[in-house]
Amino acid sequence: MQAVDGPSSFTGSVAVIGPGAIGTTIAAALHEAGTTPRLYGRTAREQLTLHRESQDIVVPGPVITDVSQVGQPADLVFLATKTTQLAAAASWLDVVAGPHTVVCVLQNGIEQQASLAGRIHESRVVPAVVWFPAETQPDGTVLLRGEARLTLPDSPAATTVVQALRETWCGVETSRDFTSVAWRKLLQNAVAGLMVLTGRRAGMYRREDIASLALSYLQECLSIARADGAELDDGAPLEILTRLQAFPVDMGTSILADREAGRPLEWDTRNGVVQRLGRRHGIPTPISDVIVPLLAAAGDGSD
Ligand SMILES: NC(=O)C1=CN([C@@H]2O[C@H](COP(=O)(O)OP(=O)(O)OC[C@H]3O[C@@H](n4cnc5c(N)ncnc54)[C@H](OP(=O)(O)O)[C@@H]3O)[C@@H](O)[C@H]2O)C=CC1
Ligand SMILES: CC(C)(CO)C(=O)C(=O)O
Repeated sequence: MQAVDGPSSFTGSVAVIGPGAIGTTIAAALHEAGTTPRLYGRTAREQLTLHRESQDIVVPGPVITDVSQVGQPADLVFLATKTTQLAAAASWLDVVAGPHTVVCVLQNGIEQQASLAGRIHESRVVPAVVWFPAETQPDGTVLLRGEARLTLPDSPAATTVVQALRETWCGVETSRDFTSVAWRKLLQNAVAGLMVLTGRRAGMYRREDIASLALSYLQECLSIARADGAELDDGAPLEILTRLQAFPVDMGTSILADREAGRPLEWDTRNGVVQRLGRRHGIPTPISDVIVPLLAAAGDGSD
């Protein structure tokens, strides 16, 4: 990984599409450093509020909810809707992203560029691994639980994102082996999906039976990751499990927040992808074959 520092040289316009938990965090980081992004979302708000390290950061809005009110395209767009909301959010991209706009996708998964294919050229799409947890509170404000940090691929378009975030408190690093980094995060997200099936939080990984299941599932995911080109060592599953076990017991995950709120789940981008790629590579995925239909059904409703 390459840490990036030095003076900011970004002076363009920035927009956030999907100012939820992650979008609010990035908007707040940019605003505090002097670049207030335009906000495009589904729920109208006058402002966004982020609680970070016992401080409240207020980002002036409004959150615009009508696509016809978009003016000029932005130079840099952060796309932070859920992957399940991408089809609906695409109408924003059509007007907020011009022919030179860089789109940084702040979404979990490994398919960010593919998901925008035909809409934004892949050379202008910057997938980001989002390492930090952020939770929307009942009043719509957002609590950042951890240090904000992103990893981006080492690409020309990523330079724009790095420059825009350089003077903010959101750490950014680039990686020449982004595939491996993204898969490592996917393993973490895939196993976190088990919380949806129990309705419990990170404390459950301290149970021996859950730890054993989690480790077997992580090993299955690792074999698919490697078939897909990721270079992850044999110790990765245990490292990921050990980190989950060290989390505060009440630490959740965004897919659990969606389950608790009865919203559609990102089961396909976080778990289904392992099963799909397993089929493509001819590798059996017996644990995914149980977990994925259960997650899909959980995301389908409660009746
Ligand atoms: N939260 C976390 O800790 C982490 C999340 N991630 C990933 O980041 C991505 C974003 O997650 P998160 O921030 O938690 O999600 P949220 O649900 O908090 O935010 C999504 C935002 O998009 C808005 N939205 C929904 N539909 C549209 C639309 N059609 N047009 C514009 N905006 C829309 C939502 O509006 P409304 O307010 O109306 O719902 C909401 O403000 C996901 O892929 C997630 O997996 C990655 C790491 C950590
Ligand atoms: C919190 C974190 C970083 C790990 O599960 C995440 O990616 C999520 O909640 O979606």
